[in-house]
Amino acid sequence: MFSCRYIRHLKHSYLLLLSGAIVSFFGSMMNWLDEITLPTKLAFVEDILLSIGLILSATGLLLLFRHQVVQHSLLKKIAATDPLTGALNRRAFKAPKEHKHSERTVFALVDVDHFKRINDTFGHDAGDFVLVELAKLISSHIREEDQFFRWGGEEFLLEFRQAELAQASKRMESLRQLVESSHFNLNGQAIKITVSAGLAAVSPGHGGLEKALKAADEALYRAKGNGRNRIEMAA
Ligand SMILES: Nc1nc2c(ncn2[C@@H]2O[C@H](COP(=O)(O)OP(=O)(O)OP(=O)(O)O)[C@@H](O)[C@H]2O)c(=O)[nH]1
Repeated sequence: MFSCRYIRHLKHSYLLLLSGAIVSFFGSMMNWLDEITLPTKLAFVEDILLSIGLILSATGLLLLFRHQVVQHSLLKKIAATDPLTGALNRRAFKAPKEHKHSERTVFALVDVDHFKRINDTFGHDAGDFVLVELAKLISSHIREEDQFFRWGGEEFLLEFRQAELAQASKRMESLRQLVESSHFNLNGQAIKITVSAGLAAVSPGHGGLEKALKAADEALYRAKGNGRNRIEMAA
């Protein structure tokens, strides 16, 4: 629907540009004829035609420019979004200017437990459905300033901003309990899942971000090893 509207608007701007050029052309022709023949009493028509041509062309150019801006921001949004869940993707996390990670940030790597079993039991489409529903559930229960990314496969990254490790772990624990107590209804069938999470705070200094991500990954590994459906914090 958006693309139809976009193409229609694009057509309008090219039409305006074309008609502006045609009207200006006739205005210039009349001007030129005036100069090689005797001046007519229609000199004001030339001026009107030239002015209309200019207005049409300028409007066409403005519309064209506006459409380029809209298209650019749409492409940027598509590039930063995971197509399945609609969550931000890894590219968005890495985008240097648009995504600023402050030093009071805690990362939580969240992974669905035994997700392979969901696929094997209910089918791959059901697995996709669960990922979509889980992304909706988590993103609707985080603060506006926090960020939620699909990190890959059945793994997500939560970024708790302006938070200490203790606060973030409380929030993550609530989310874990929320997932545990929810069920996703697919064609009358209730699918239940649990998640494990590993948390780490970004510490000041060079490489803080990478270190925190690695520590969160190690903590997640421990959460899996310690029985799943639990959260662990970086040592
Ligand atoms: N439906 C679906 N499955 C996916 C997607 N991405 C990854 N998977 C599946 O997720 C499963 C991950 O399996 P494993 O890495 O063994 O992990 P797991 O079964 O969740 O087990 P643990 O993480 O150890 O609790 C694999 O079967 C992948 O095929 C996806 O986008 N959709």
